[in-house]
Amino acid sequence: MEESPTQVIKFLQGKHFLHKTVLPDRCLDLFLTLHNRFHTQLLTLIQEKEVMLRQFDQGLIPLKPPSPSDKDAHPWQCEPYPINLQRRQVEITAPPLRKQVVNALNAGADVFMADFDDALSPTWPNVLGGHYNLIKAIRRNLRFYDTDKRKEYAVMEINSQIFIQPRSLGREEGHMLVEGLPVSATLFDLAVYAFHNYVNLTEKLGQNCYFYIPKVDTLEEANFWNEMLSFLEQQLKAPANSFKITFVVESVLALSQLEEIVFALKERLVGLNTGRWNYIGSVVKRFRNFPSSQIEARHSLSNEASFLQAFQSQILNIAHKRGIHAIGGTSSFVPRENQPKLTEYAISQVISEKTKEAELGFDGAWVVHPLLVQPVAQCFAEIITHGQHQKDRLLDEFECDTVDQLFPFINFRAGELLTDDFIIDKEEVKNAARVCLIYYFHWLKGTGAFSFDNLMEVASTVEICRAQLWIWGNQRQRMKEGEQPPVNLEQEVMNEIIGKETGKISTHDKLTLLQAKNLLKNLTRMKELPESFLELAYPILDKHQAKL
Ligand SMILES: CC(=O)SCCNC(=O)CCNC(=O)[C@H](O)C(C)(C)COP(=O)(O)OP(=O)(O)OC[C@H]1O[C@@H](n2cnc3c(N)ncnc32)[C@H](O)[C@@H]1OP(=O)(O)O
Ligand SMILES: O=CC(=O)O
Repeated sequence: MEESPTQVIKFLQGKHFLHKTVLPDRCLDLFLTLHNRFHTQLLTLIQEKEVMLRQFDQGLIPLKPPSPSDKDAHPWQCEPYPINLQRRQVEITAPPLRKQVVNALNAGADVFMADFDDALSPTWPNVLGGHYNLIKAIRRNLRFYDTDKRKEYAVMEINSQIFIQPRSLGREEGHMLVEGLPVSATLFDLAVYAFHNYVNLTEKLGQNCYFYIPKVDTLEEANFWNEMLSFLEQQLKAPANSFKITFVVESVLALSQLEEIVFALKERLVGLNTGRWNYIGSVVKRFRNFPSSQIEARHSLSNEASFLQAFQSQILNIAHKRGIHAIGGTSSFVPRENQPKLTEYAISQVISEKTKEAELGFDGAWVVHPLLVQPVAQCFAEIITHGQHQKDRLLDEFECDTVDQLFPFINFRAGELLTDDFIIDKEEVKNAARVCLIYYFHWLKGTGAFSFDNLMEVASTVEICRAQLWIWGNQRQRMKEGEQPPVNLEQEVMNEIIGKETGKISTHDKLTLLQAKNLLKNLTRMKELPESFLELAYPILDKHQAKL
């Protein structure tokens, strides 16, 4: 007799009250089918990628700019795609929390993207709750009353196209175990979302399962996503290639293979997105072995930096050449309800950035707050006066034929940075430490996106700070404070800064603050830079409630 999923699958925290709705047996059956088909292949893929990243970091794999392959002898385009995805001028993103889902769907954006990857702290209630909120919202019966706000929240109509960003390959869902081991978070998100929503999306909303694909480094990973989605379509008896994807370009390596990746995904690809924050993080991580990191600290880095301009233009050109949308990235300036001055400032910053993107030729952009939807819609409407996009535009003047043009701060031939007199300002080190500490504190308490100093903080923005702190500390970066002579940023000095910044955070929850401090200290003093903060952070997130 076959084992039922309830016999094979164990839950670390026992049965949550949302299990019945979110994880009925038929959904777990679908998950197990995917798990059995892909889990081992996924583990191998991740191991191979780790080896490849190590080799790249040792300078054993040469980097190249994205270049059309010989397939271009027969010019090709991505498949035409649904009419309802032609207009994507404003896309609002939010973690799939109850209030955000309602507000995002009611914000008037062309697309709502629910982000399970960078914006959600993956506690078990958050993950189950996130799927539950989407199930209810897509059925147009997500409603509740907020007693503090004295406000009724309800999704009545859906005029936005719905995407989710599942968790990236390599992430585990540690609350659900098969044969005693954590399952893949990607497979979990794909199976649960498609199982519950495919029929309603297609039959009631005229949409389909649409996914944003995050943090892919290699062509092999892109192919793997394609295989998983094809298999899922077969299981649900959905037409082949009807599950559409937008690929977030956010890694140095993916950028260099972007033509090949787009070709591999061409039957289901409907856009490329500029994952600028993760891309900066990837640049910081991948070039860390150069003598010092000359890339400016995250808080001083502007979108005008030439390597970011080159990044944007590559995405725009490749997308448009292949007939798909180019979607601009996220400005992290965030309005504050009830703070008109800050809001005015944030909106003006976002408008200035999005106007430049629209003028360059982008077809739309992400926004991170409902108050940004109308201003950004206007930026694009002023430029795109005919039709819904501007896919016919290319940027001839921004062709990059060499890696020096993509990464102008590195002298690839000599294997060094162009200058080595970069001295980090102590204020930047303090800023980076403060952002990490506050983020880890909130994340450990279950919040994965928040506004701090008028900026949105999510995993991707904070990862830049974390990686830069590691580099500065481990390469004994010279640090200056005012007019004093520079000192080497030794680990002891780093720890002292982390300690002082922790002391400035006022909270009654001393235990979580201590956890956040220790997490940052451990992350910055590891001999090898961890690829993601999750390597140390996820094992300590809400696992103490185990009741197997
Ligand atoms: C680089 C990247 O990875 S970007 C992609 C992932 N990032 C995200 O998804 C982050 C999206 N943004 C957010 O989560 C939020 O804007 C935050 C956390 C940064 C700030 O939110 P808040 O502190 O609640 O802002 P504020 O107090 O101004 O919110 C006002 C109202 O707007 C709502 N709101 C704010 N941002 C969003 C959003 N993105 N989607 C839906 N509703 C939102 C709030 O829920 C609040 O609703 P209410 O008035 O009904 O209570
Ligand atoms: O995921 C988006 C980014 O900017 O990073």
